[in-house]
Amino acid sequence: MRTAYCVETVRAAEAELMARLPGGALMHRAAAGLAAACAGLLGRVYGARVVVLAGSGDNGGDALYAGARLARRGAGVAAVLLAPDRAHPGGLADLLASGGRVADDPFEALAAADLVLDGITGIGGKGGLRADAVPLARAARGSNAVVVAVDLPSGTEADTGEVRGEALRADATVTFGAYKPGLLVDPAHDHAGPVRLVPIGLEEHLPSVPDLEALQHGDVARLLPHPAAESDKYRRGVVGVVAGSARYPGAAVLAVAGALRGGAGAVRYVGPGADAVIARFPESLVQGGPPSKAGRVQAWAVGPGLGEDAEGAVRDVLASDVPVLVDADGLRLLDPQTVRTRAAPTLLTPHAGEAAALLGVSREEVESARLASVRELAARFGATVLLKGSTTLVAAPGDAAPVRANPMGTPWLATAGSGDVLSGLTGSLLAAGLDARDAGSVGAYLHGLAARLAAARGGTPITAQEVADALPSACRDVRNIRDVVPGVS
Ligand SMILES: NC(=O)C1=CN([C@@H]2O[C@H](COP(=O)(O)OP(=O)(O)OC[C@H]3O[C@@H](n4cnc5c(N)ncnc54)[C@H](OP(=O)(O)O)[C@@H]3O)[C@@H](O)[C@H]2O)[C@@H](O)CC1
Ligand SMILES: Nc1ncnc2c1ncn2[C@@H]1O[C@H](COP(=O)(O)OP(=O)(O)O)[C@@H](O)[C@H]1O
Ligand SMILES: [K+]
Repeated sequence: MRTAYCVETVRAAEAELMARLPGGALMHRAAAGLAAACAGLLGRVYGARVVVLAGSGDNGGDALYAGARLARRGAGVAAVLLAPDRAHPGGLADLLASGGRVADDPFEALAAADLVLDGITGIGGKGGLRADAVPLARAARGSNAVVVAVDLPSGTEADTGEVRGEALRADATVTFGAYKPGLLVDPAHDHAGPVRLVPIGLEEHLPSVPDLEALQHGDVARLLPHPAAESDKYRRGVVGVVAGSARYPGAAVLAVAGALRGGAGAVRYVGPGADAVIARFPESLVQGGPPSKAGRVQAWAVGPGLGEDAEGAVRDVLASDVPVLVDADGLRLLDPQTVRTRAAPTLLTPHAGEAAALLGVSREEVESARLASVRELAARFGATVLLKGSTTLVAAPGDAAPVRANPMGTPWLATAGSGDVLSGLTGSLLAAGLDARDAGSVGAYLHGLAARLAAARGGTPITAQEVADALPSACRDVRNIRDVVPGVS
């Protein structure tokens, strides 16, 4: 599990650790890791041209000390000081003593740089970049240099991933002691590039429950349902899918395609798309009539492509005593009070536009503040919420469990119908017994991985159906299974 901690928590852990260490020890650890990462990116340090953008806080200090280390290895290092009279004194002195200098012309230095260290602001930054920092950040981005953000890209909000104004766009980020939530959540995540974590000894002073977390392959492999020796299709769980309409029959097929790959023992489709479903997937069970008369299921997925006239079906499903996933049209048709008072778990899966409608705000507000939006929705509906989009987030109601950020997305998923596949898949995981937060985050992970695999295979834009078809490869990938039958030699 990748874990991330808010600034307040990081600062508390830092204070505990600093009390036991000589002054400056943490900054030296951070700078050593940063310089090593830069050396790796440069390949050859000797003769490289490095520019350090240094604000007046400790973030600038880290960057200046790292610049000094690179200067001692033969790099030509020039510092651009945003507040010359308040630059970190120790860091600046070390840089100058190591052969570095203060740039005469910042823009000339940036234009010729091989590598730029962004030490303008770290966890102490507030709001987007200030006016004096903006042209420097733009010049860094406009050069051919590799731009490395120190701790986080300057101008991004460490705790939320929001960017209020302008922020630096980095090619890579080197962060210290712990990931900050913003590094895993767009739009900040998108500004960070690949993130490397440098341990500085903070780990044992951090609480066991993080503020945000992200699954990794091993976590997904552990959470994925696996049939036991005594399993039968009912014990593995039956997922009911209520999707599609005369107008959108494809949504039924795509939701069932996802559901067949989620680990439930059987998929029961209920709705007007039965003929299309059975033609494509003869292994599914299909039924007309209302969901309440369709026979026992262990979870429902309701909503994709339902159209306008399916309020009764949504009400019927929400009246059941099993976990329910509500997506797409189902989100428009649901009664909020019914969701709030359900005894069984509910998982809502809106995209930003649907989330905006549920919250009564604009889509832009949701997209710029994803973390706050998903938490607010979970609190208002007393339900688990999976907010789809560039960073998919899953929040359970209450504060006990950290929000999960999906690290496995790809913009290739922005294709019609891919959300229907996710609904079916995640509903199936619910039916197989995963709790709503696990089902949502495992579903999003496999869905994103399947899309990446499909896109890599084809090298062309992918379709929702190809995402569904790649789900078995995604499951094999997380379980690290090669094409060998266990027990057969
Ligand atoms: N905690 C840890 O465990 C460790 C922390 N370490 C490091 O310390 C960093 C935190 O340092 P920090 O607290 O000194 O704050 P920092 O990020 O340098 O920002 C403050 C400066 O930014 C300025 N400024 C503010 N907003 C701005 C804006 N929008 N646009 C432009 N400027 C803006 C603000 O200006 P002022 O308001 O004072 O005028 C002030 O000068 C942390 O990220 C990590 O790198 C490591 O060394 C080791 C372990
Ligand atoms: N820019 C993006 N980057 C990554 N994933 C995206 C992006 N845009 C959309 N997605 C993903 O694509 C899927 C689209 O689902 P949805 O919005 O319900 O579309 P549809 O209704 O067409 O199926 C979701 O899994 C969402 O997270
Ligand atoms: K920075």
